[in-house]
Amino acid sequence: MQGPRDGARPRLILGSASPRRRELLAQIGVVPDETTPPDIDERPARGELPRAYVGRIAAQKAQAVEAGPDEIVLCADTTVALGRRILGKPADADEARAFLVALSGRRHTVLTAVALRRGDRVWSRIVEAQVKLKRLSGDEIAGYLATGDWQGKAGAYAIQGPAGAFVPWIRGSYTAIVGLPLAETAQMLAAAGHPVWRTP
Ligand SMILES: Cc1cn([C@H]2C[C@H](O)[C@@H](COP(=O)(O)OP(=O)(O)OP(=O)(O)O)O2)c(=O)[nH]c1=O
Repeated sequence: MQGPRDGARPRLILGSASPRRRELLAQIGVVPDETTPPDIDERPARGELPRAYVGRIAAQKAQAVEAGPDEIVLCADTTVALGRRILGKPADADEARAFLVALSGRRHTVLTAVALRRGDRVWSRIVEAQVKLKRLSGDEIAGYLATGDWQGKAGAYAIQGPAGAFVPWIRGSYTAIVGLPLAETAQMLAAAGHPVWRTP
């Protein structure tokens, strides 16, 4: 039987500057027709909680990317939540050090919100994962900061890089931690008319 999507798929615009998101999509065979990074103010509002924050930012990114009425825009936002505290991308090495000290030896939550827009229709999901960082020594933190790998990463670490050596335990979606939860994203793309799987 032929599915309704056996014709042409709508154009897909990846609204992201993140090479990780592009690579994760490529992992499931999805290659965007265009990449347009959104430009929005990512500062949390006063007292804003992490879940509300990531959901709002992903939605704003999806609205900020220009697209035709039948094009699909895919955006996401990842943040690290330590209790009610939002740890975004560190501004500099000092802030990165402070984040790593706060996360050392503790469990925290990584939240990735995905927002998909096609014309006026919007699909959104927030996917969580729990991550434990081992207790970090001063040498480990200094060594990791020297790699520069913390730059541009929520919570000042990236599980897929050298900081993988700091992570003894996770629960939940690994790809949500890296920046784009693939199971949920594939489902959302299918809902919006851009299925990952094509009938052979
Ligand atoms: C916790 C963690 C975060 N990250 C990354 C994913 C995100 O790219 C980044 C959080 O920043 P985001 O603002 O979510 O994304 P971005 O600025 O990189 O890209 P854009 O807004 O254009 O889509 O942190 C990892 O790569 N690995 C990790 O383990």
